[in-house]
Amino acid sequence: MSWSFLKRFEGLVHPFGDAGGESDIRRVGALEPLPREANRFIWHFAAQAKWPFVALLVTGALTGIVEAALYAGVGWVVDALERSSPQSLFADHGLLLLGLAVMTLFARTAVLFGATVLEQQVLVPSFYNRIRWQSYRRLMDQSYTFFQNDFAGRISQKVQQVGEATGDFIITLLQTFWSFITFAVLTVAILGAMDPWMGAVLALWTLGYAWIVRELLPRIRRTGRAAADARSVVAGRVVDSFTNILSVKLFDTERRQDAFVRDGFAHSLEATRAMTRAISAVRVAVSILNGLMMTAIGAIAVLSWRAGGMSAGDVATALGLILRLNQMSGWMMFNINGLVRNYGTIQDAVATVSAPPALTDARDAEALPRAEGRIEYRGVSFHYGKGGGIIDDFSLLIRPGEKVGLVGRSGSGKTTLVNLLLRLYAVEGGAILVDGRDIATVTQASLRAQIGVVTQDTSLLHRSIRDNIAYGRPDATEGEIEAAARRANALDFIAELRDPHGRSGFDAHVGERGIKLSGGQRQRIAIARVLLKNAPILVLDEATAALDSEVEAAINENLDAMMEGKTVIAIAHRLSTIAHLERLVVIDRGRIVEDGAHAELVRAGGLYARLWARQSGGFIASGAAAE
Ligand SMILES: Nc1ncnc2c1ncn2[C@@H]1O[C@H](COP(=O)(O)OP(=O)(O)OP(=O)(O)O)[C@@H](O)[C@H]1O
Repeated sequence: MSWSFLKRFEGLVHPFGDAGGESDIRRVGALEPLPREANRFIWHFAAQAKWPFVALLVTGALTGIVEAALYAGVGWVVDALERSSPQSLFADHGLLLLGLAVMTLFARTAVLFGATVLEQQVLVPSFYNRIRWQSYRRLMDQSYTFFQNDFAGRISQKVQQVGEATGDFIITLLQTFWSFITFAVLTVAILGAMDPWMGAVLALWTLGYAWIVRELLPRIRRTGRAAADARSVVAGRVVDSFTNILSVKLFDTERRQDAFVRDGFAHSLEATRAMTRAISAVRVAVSILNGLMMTAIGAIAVLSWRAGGMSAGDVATALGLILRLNQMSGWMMFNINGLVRNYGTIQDAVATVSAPPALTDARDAEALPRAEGRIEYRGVSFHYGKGGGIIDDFSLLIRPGEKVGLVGRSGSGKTTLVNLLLRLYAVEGGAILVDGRDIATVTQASLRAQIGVVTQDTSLLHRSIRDNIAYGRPDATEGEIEAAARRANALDFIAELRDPHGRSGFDAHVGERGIKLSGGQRQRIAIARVLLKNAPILVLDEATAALDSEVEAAINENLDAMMEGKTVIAIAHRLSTIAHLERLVVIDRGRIVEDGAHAELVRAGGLYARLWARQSGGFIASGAAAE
């Protein structure tokens, strides 16, 4: 029998919740943050698959009813057997027996089938995927700072956890929990009708059960939440060790790193143990409670039979129901454990997944049209959220088409200034204007579309060379991609690339963060990418630092061509690479200390002249490098 017909049910819940496709994702922009409170977070997603969940509620109730009916059926059969002779059984009770057979065979199977398909086909893969995808999408709206302040591994773990925890929570609640409640209510009703004392025992049992849920379960929730958090800390540390493996190896810090990770594992272990202790306490309490309940009901049933109040069939029904109740209630505690643990995981994850992005587009932000390239820093202050320092009241005007070199000691704030222009951080005072428009009033995407950036350490995505070059312009043709690679002097080495899966040339994958390429090769890919993007403003932050002089000389011509007609901000410690630019702005502690052309600054004998002298071997010459 082919089970492929089950596929029909798989598309009932959309696994992403958006139309998808690159253009759609780009157009949507930043999304509303997800609810920060666990209940509202759960509801937010439950509402996205309302009908399957309503159906689950129905199958959950039917499961409970069928369960109870089966035990009632046992009683009817016992009574029928007792009251009939073998010869007259079918004549007397044939219809009843047939009805029970039909119920057992068809109704029960149909309900079970419906519940299973709802859970396994309609909900689990699609719904979980949808939560994870939507959480990931929200996280991608977070600022650069957000990712600098956290571990990538920890965040990714939250995305995985929150999908599973939310899905499991809702399904357990609507299916397992709900069918148990239906069953328990029917049990109380059936037994209460047989003998009020049995009803009273079950009422007491319910109170005891409620007490355990109220008193003992919160401990599982608290400890469960701490355990989930400790687990994601471990994941963060483990991923951090793996991604920084080179530093770890080079500095022989393996032991220390081990200790750091081990400490994370130990902490997680402690947190998990606290949770498992709470679980044991609950299990023992339930076991004692159920023991008391079963003994009492059993005794009442036997005594009542002796007194003629109950038939043998009633006793069979009562014993069957309470045995099942015992079994189910243990299973239920297990599920409530899961339920509260999942709830704790959701509470823990929403703090990350639903955090509102710190840096968002203004509500009425417009797209910045293709820029002329006029850049103005107007009294900009920025201290990375600290009290002061880094950049204070910084003003600089760069005219369209001007090529400016930023010079300054390490840590003087050069990269910070260009990151502010890119709005990776929001200024804390003053404003930055592009073409006279405050960059805080335009969309981040349209701003960044106007700026091509090459940095010293470009990390590439683990995709093909082609995808990496076309990243800034997905609609580029094969010819354009190749031309950009040629101009970046990258064609030769690309032709020789081959990855472990046998893909070569432009199809070769580059390893995580481009780790399988040399620094210079990565930089050439980054240059090709920016050439292809062809943005009117260029930021070159140590753009050729990783290249040897030969390659640098070979692509300099192309770089000059690339700069043609564009506004350029170039940063380089090797002053010879930027000395020829028409304007050099010298920065010290976030302030401009000199501003002029190379020859002028060398003549002035200030900070630039000193830096230049040191690099050119003590010989203060004007113009030598400016050719
Ligand atoms: N994410 C951050 N959080 C807090 N402080 C930071 C952060 N990034 C940089 N800084 C601080 O800001 C100052 C300026 O750093 P920046 O990277 O802008 O300097 P730079 O001039 O580009 O240096 P280099 O030439 O070494 O690249 C430094 O003192 C640095 O410690």
